[in-house]
Parts: sequence; C-alpha cells; structure tokens
Amino acid sequence: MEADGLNVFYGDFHAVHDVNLQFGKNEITAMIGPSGCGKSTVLRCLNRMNDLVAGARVEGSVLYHGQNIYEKKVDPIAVRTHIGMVFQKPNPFPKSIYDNIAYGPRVTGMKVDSMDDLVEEALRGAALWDEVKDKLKQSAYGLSGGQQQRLCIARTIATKPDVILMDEPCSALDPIATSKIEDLMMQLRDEYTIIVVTHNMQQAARVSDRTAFFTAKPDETTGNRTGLLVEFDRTKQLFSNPFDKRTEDYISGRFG
Ligand SMILES: Nc1ncnc2c1ncn2[C@@H]1O[C@H](COP(=O)(O)OP(=O)(O)OP(=O)(O)O)[C@@H](O)[C@H]1O
Repeated sequence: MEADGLNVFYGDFHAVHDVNLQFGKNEITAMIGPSGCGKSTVLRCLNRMNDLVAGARVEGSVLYHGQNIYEKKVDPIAVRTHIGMVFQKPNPFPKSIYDNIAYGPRVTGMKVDSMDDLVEEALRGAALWDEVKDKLKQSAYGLSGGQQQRLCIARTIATKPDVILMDEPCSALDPIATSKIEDLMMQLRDEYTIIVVTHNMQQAARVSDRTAFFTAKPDETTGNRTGLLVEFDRTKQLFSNPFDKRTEDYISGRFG
C-alpha cells in the first residue's frame, strides 16, 4: 500500500502537503510528530475516512494492491472493510460483546459458515477470548477500557481486512492495558499490515518496523501550519541516526 503525492485541504486550509509513503506488508509503520502536523489526517486518507469529514478534500492517490482507492468506481465502504480502523477512544457499539463482533460481517453481507466460530476467532485474534468467553451476551460497556479497545480490534479483524489503521490506540489506556495492546499489535503483524499514529515515541520505537516523522510548517504570510513528511525510514535507523535535523530535535525532546 502506498500514498502518492497526498495533499489534504479542509476548506481553504492546506492541512497536509505532498506526502509520499510506502507501507510494508506485514510491517508496523508508526507515524509520529508534533500536534497538528497532520498524522491523523494522513491516516484517515488511507481508508477514505476523510470522505466523512465535511469540507475535507484529498488530492493525490492511495494505492492499495496497485489500485487507487480514490478512483470514482471504487466503493469507499468496501475500502473500509479491507482497510479497517481502530480509534483513539475505545468505541464499542451499545450492543453485546458477541453482536459487536458479528455486526460488521452481518452488514457487509460476508459469507459466514458459523458466526459463533467467526466471533471466537476474532476475539482470540485480539487476545480477548479467555476474558470474555463466558459473557458474550453481556454489554460491551461492562468491559474495562483496555478490554474495550481489544474488542474494537476484534471487531475490525472480524471483517478480515488486511490493513489495520490505528489512531493513537493506547492514549486513553493505562500502562498495563497499553502494554497488552502493544503485544497484540506485534502478534497481529504476522497477518496484517498495521499503520499506527502515536504521540508516544517509546511506543513507536518498541513496536514499529518503520517510522514516518511529520512536522508542521507555518506559511510565511498566513501563519497557517501545513503538515509535511520530514523523514521516513526503518525505525532503528530513524531513532538512532536520523537524517534530518528536525527529526533529531524532535526525538531528542528539543522540539514539540
Ligand atoms: N475536521 C477538520 N476540519 C478542519 N480542520 C481540521 C480538521 N481535522 C483536522 N484539522 C486541522 O488539520 C491539521 C492537522 O490535524 P491532524 O488532527 O491531522 O493532526 P495530528 O498531527 O494528528 O494532531 P494531533 O497529534 O494533535 O492529533 C490541524 O491544523 C487541524 O486543526
């Protein structure tokens, strides 16, 4: 999957300038950078989630298996079943644990031999099965925040995507729940391509294979800050020997 010449506007505001990124299959790519540099905006372009944001306009292309997902003939809902998203705040549906998982396969008309098996497989895949197998009919709201986030990951993988986008998936969680999600991400990498926005540089360094560092450049006349990609490299390389001074300043805490 890759982003080519991605520019994003909110009305007249140029939020992201000319981003080019290639995402490795079965790798975790982290997107880091100071607040407002456009990380979430870029992430939302990768499964056409920005289509749902009033006033947002995307230029450039996102190639998924060689196909530009922004071509007219492409159905954005189909895109989102292949490229799923997990949000910052766990957002289970007001339904049972079971129905949270079954919902996606049902509404997308997925052919399923046994829904029970699919629910179990998704919950096992999200390392949640043992904790919930005896209360599948209970409300998802009864779970802890960390469990709810793993439920949201299970809900995402139930529709069998091959890319999972994660927008600061641990920022609402305590360190123990965070560590569980990080372990889970590393397990999921065997089967999925993961792209994660994080504010937590240690998290990017711990879990990701590659890191993209973004910053925001103020326009000299308007003062508007447009996000741009500064550096994209193997995570070890970017954190140990960054190419760009702006990356070095950010990762060493001198900026942002
Ligand atoms: N729906 C929107 N309407 C208008 N402007 C927006 C919208 N969403 C984001 N922006 C603006 O686009 C720019 C990039 O925002 P974005 O949320 O992508 O950055 P970010 O790097 O993810 O920030 P943070 O780390 O604080 O979440 C910011 O200036 C933001 O105010």
